[in-house]
Amino acid sequence: MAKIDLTKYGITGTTEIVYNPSYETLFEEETKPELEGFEKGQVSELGAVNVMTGIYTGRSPKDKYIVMDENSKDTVWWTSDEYKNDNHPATQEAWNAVKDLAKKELSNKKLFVVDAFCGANKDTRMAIRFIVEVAWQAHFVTNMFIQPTAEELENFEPDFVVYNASKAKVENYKELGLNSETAVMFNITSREQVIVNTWYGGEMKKGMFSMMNYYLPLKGIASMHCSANTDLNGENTAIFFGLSGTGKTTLSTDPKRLLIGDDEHGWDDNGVFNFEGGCYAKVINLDKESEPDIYNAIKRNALLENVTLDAEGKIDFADKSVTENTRVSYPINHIENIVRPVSSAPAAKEVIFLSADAFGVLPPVSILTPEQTQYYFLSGFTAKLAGTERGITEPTPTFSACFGQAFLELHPTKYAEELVKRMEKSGAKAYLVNTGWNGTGKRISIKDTRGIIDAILDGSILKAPTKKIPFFNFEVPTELPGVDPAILDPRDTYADAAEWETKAKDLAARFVKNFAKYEGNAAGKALVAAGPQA
Ligand SMILES: Nc1ncnc2c1ncn2[C@@H]1O[C@H](COP(=O)(O)OP(=O)(O)O)[C@@H](O)[C@H]1O
Ligand SMILES: C=C(OP(=O)(O)O)C(=O)O
Ligand SMILES: [Mn+2]
Repeated sequence: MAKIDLTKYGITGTTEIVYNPSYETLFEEETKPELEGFEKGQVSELGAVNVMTGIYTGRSPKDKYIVMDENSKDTVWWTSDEYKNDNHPATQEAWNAVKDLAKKELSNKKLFVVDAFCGANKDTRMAIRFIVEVAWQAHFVTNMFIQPTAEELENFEPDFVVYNASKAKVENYKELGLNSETAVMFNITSREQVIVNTWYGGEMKKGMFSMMNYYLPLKGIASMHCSANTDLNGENTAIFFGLSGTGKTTLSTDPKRLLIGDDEHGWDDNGVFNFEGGCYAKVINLDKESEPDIYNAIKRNALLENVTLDAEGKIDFADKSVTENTRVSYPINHIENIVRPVSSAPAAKEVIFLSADAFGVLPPVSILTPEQTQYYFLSGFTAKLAGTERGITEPTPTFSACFGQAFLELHPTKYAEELVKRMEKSGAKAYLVNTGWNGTGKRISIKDTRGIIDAILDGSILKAPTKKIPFFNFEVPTELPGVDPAILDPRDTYADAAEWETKAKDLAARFVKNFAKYEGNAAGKALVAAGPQA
C-alpha cells in the first residue's frame, strides 16, 4: 500500500487513515451505531445501505467556483453577462481561505483516503486522491470511480486531490466574494477541488467530470455528458447525451446491449471510453418490472441516498418527501451486461440527443442532418427536472449547451468541434429523442422510447417512411416497430393540432433567441439555417 502522508497537504494531527477500504470496512464504518445525523447509514431490505445527504440533495451550481489565475484566465469559459454559466471566478485569496478551512476541518481526526482513477484510458486518465471524513462519502467515490489494482496502488501518484470538508461552513463568504456558506471550488493550476458545506456526492462525481471536460478537449479528445453502450459483439457503439433526468442511465441500461457507462465519456482515436467505474441511477418510483437491471443492482455494496426506509429497512421508492432526486450508486459490475474488463468500445455509430421537452412540442424522434446535429448540440434544449439542482422543483425548460452546460469548462463550440470531428470520422448519425412530454400532458412512455431506441440501434429507423415537421424541418418516421404510431407526429397527440402550432412557434422563437450567442462568427451564423424558423 502507498504510504500516505497528509501533512504535505497541510492536514495535521491525523489520528487514523482508513485507506482504500474494502466493502466490509466501509459497511462497518458507515453503519456504526455511534454515528449520528447525516453520517449514519441504515441497512435496507435489499442489502444496500441508505444515507441522508443533508440539506443538499442535489448539486449547487451557484456555489461552483474556479480560481482565476494565469492558467485559467484565458482558457476557462467564464460566466459573463452575455452568456451566463456556472464557471464563477474566485480570487486566489478566496481559494486560500477556503482551502485553509478545509485543512482545519480535516485535521486532528480519523480520515478516509480513497485513491482512484477517472478515465478508463490509461494514457489520459487522472489519478485522484479523495480525502474525506465521512465513511459513506468514501463509499460513494469507491463506487463511482475506477478502482486501481493492487499493483497500481503501489505506485499511485495523484494528479488531482479532492478535499471534502462537508461539515465546515464558509462563514466569511461575503468578504471572499462568494455566494454562500457553501463552496465547490476548483484550482486548475494546483489540480485540487475543495468542497465545503454540502454533502451531496454528486459534487465529487460531477466535479471530476468538469475537470476532464477541461483537460481532454485541450488534447483533442471529445469529453461528453453522455451514457454509452454497444452491441453484444462490442462493435456497434451508441452514445446518449442528455441533461439530468432525460434518460441516459435508464436507456443505456439495456439487457440487449453491453453497457460502457451511464454518464461521462471520452472519445479518442481508439473509440469511446468511460470516465467512471460506477453508475448513479435515480430511484424515484423505481419499478422492478420496467427497470429490472437497475433494481437488481441495488444490493450489498450499492449505496442509496435520500430514500425513505421504515424501521425494518423496507424501502418506499415512491416517497419524495426528502427529494425527487433519490439515488443509488453502484459499481458498474452490478450490471450483468457490461463491456469487460475495460469500459470502452469502438467509435460511436449512433449519437442520440435526449431531450425531455416540457412544452410537448418535439417529436419523440427526429433524424438529424449534420447541420441540425451541430445546431441542436450547441442549443442543448431540454427541461431541468426536479431535484438534481438546488431550487428546481418542477420541469423547467432550459438551453444547456452540449446537454451539460453546468460541467463545461471551455466554450461550447470546442465540444461541438471535437464531437463533429469524431462523428465525421466514424460516419455516425444523430437523432433527437424527446423523452419528455407530448400533447397528452403525460411523459412519453419508457416502452415507446425504448422501441424508438431499438429502431435507431438496429437501423430500422432508416428504412421507415418519413415526413417533415414544420417550423423545425425535422424528418420523422411515421411508423416504427414496437412504437405506438399515434405519437410519432406530435401534432396527433393534441386534440387540436393548432394548439401544437402555437406552442411550436413559441419554442422555435426561444431557440432563435438562444442561438444568437453563437452568431458572432461565421461558423455559428452558418448554422442558423439548420435551426427552427419562427
Ligand atoms: N420516456 C422515458 N425515457 C426515459 N426515462 C423516462 C421516460 N419516462 C420517464 N422516465 C423516467 O425518467 C428518469 C430518467 O432518469 P435517468 O435515466 O437517471 O436520467 P439521467 O441518467 O439522464 O440523469 C427515470 O426516473 C425514468 O424512470
Ligand atoms: C448526478 C448527476 O447526474 P445525472 O442526473 O445526469 O445522472 C448530477 O447532475 O448531479
Ligand atoms: Mn444518470
